[in-house]
Order: sequence, then C-alpha cells, then structure tokens
Amino acid sequence: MVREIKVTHDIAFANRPQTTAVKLSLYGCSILSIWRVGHNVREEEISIMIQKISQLSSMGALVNVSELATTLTNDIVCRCALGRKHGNSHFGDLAGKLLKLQTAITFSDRFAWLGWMDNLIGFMGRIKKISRELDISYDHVIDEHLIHENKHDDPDYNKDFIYILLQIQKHHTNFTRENIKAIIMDMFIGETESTSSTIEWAFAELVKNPNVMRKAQEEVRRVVGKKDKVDEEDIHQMHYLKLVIKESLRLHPDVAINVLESSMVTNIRGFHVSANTRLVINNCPIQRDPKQWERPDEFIPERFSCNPVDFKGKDYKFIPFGAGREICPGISFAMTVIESAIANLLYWFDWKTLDGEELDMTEGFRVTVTMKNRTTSCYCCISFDLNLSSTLYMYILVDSLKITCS
Ligand code: HEM
Repeated sequence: MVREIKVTHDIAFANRPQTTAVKLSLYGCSILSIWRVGHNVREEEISIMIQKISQLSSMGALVNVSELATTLTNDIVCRCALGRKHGNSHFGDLAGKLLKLQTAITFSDRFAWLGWMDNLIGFMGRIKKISRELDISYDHVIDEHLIHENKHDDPDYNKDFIYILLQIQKHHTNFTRENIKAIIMDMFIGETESTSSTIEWAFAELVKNPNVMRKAQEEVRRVVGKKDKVDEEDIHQMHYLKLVIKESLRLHPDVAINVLESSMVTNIRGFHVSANTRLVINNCPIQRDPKQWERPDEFIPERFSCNPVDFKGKDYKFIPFGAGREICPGISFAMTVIESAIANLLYWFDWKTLDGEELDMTEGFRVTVTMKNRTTSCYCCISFDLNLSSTLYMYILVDSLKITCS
C-alpha cells in the first residue's frame, strides 16, 4: 500500500494537506528542499556537549541526556541555517510550538461553515502570533546577513544557509524573500524534535541492553583509538553503531504519522479514493509488523547485519524518513548528527541509570481527540504528540578517557 501511495500514485498524493494552520504559517506552503552540511559546526557543538557532560561528571552529577540532545540539535540547525545561535533555542522552541498547532485539525478544516469558531476560541490568534514572531525574527536575520554581506566574501567566513539562499536570489529574481523564509521554516519544522528524539531512543535502548552497549562501545573505542576526538571519517567504520541506530529507527520511528492528501480521484488496490481525501500512513504498525519482521518488538540491531533493507525510501516496510518524491531531505544531515553524537557519548563515557533503575520506555505518542470546555471557548482538536514520555537521566559511571575541560 505504501508503494502504491508514495510511488505508483505519487502525483495524486504529492500535496501535503494544507490545513488552516499550515497555510497561515508556511508562507503559502512554497516548499524547496536544499541542505548543506555544516561539518565544523557539528564538531564544535558536539565538543561543547562533551565538555558539559565532563563538568557534570567531575561533580558526580546526573546528566539529562534528553536536554543535551535537544540543545545540541537546535544549536546545530540554528548555526547551519542562520549563522549563529539565537538566544536559548529561540527558533527551535517557536518552530516546536508551531508544529504542535499545525497538527491540530481546526473547525474550518472539518466544516468550512464553522470556521468562525477557530477565531472565537483564539486558535487562529495563537498561530498568527507565533508565525508573526517567527516572521519578524527571520526578517531580522536576513537583514543582518545583507548588512554583513561583505564579510561573507571573506573565504574564512562560515557560509551559512541564508547566505547560500541569498546568493541564489541574486541570480533568480523570482526567488523571493518569502521563499527563503519558507525554506528556513521547513528546516526548523522538519528538524524539530526528530533528530534529538532519535538520539534519545537509540541511547535509551543502549542503556536498556547492556550487551549491545558494550559491543557498540568496544567498536567505537577500537576505531577511534587514542585520538583526542572522534572524526566523522571514523564513523564510516562503525558498522555496528549504524545497525544500532537503524534498529532504533525501526522500533521507534519518531515521525510515525505521515499525512497526505489526494489531488484527484484515484484507485488504490480496489479502494476508491476521491479528490481532497486525507490519508494517513502510520509507520509503527508497518515497522513492527510480525509478518515482515522476526520478533518485531525486540531491539535486535543484528537483524540488519546481513539484510540489505534500508531507510532510503525503497524498502516500504522500513520508512522512518518517508518514501517517494517527498522523502525527508534531511536524512544525511540527521544521520551524521545522530551517529556523531552517539559515537562521542560512547567513546568518552560509561553510562548507567541512577541506582540501576529500569528505564521507562513507554511511548509518549498520543493521538487524542478532546473536547475542552473553557470559560471563554470550546474546541475540538486532534493532536499528535511524539515526545518520549519521560526524560532520560543517566549517571556517569566512569569518565573513562581523560578529557580536558579547557
Ligand atoms: C531522525 C530525524 C528525522 C526523521 C525521522 C525525519 C522524518 C521525516 C519524514 C517521515 C518526512 C515525511 C516524508 C514523506 O512524506 O515521505 C520528513 C519530511 C521532511 N523533513 Fe525530515 N526527518 C528527520 C530530520 C530532518 C532534518 C534534520 C531536516 C532538516 C534539516 C528535515 C527536513 C525535512 C523537510 C524539509 C521535510 C519536508 C519535505 C517535503 O515536504 O518535501 N528532516 N522528515
């Protein structure tokens, strides 16, 4: 069915549903997907994370892996996209809030004639407020880049994503400022939570499965040797680590729900689908289907060792990044960050939970249909919340390899 929808009939399902919320915030949904990888930025931010952990470890303190992973991914995307960090995850936080509102189905999406209810309950107001805040911030960053344009001609200057888009604009007059903002918005929305959440899940599985952790750690330490840092080239040789992350993406697909909309009448394996029908692909039952996977609910990285199944969008039983022409454009970026982060965490430290406590692996995935009665309003929304239910607190056992915190 996934192949039918994402490949055979991809033209019919090429549109993402433009809910009222998405229309309001994505500059009319002009989507372009380009990405350059900021190699130095990643290395610097991972090194900052390792120094933070090292400081905590020297004080014998607990390390909140969830928080570190979120800060790491927000800071990397912010620096690669906008050139520098902006406050305390300002863009990441706003994009996260917007994503939550965008997954809501409003009155006007369900019944056009009830659209006035969205205004009444303040839903539209909230979306507009966050979108305006983001819009002003994007304008500010673009203006800042234009003012310092000369600086960008300096070959040593770190060329960020806005710089690249402004260069494109110089040669393509129909490439507008709105297009630039839409691409940046896409990146923040696409990235929000998915990368950090994959780091959390993979790490939680490693802690829960000490044998897997030991095997992965031995590999990482053997490949890196006695160097003072994990190079990205080293990661190409970490085959077991890659299996661990793959298995984590299978068992815990962060973007579990893929919502599409048909633009024309279609027939999918005998099912008549009329135009403007919303269609939801749910990855969890596909990636845990006992007909497709042996012992599907267990974390077994080895299942991929002699198995060519991959997440590049060609194997329809394993689609954590989607498939077809709409496949996630951030795959290589996300995988490089995830692999580097976990390799570093394993290289520098040994880990265990506080007092050997069992990790709560309950999924915080919720699809709720709620009717909330408030003093001023009442609204009905469906929201998808894909957070891990609990924060991961780890205790560092041994700061096994010397780190200088200077
Ligand atoms: C582990 C991390 C990530 C996961 C699991 C993930 C997953 C996905 C999925 C399932 C889709 C929908 C694909 C489809 O419709 O077939 C998607 C779309 C998208 N992702 Fe990601 N993603 C991740 C990281 C990122 C990152 C780091 C970026 C950007 C820096 C990004 C940018 C996007 C964009 C822009 C789209 C929309 C593509 C379009 O509509 O054409 N993603 N992602």
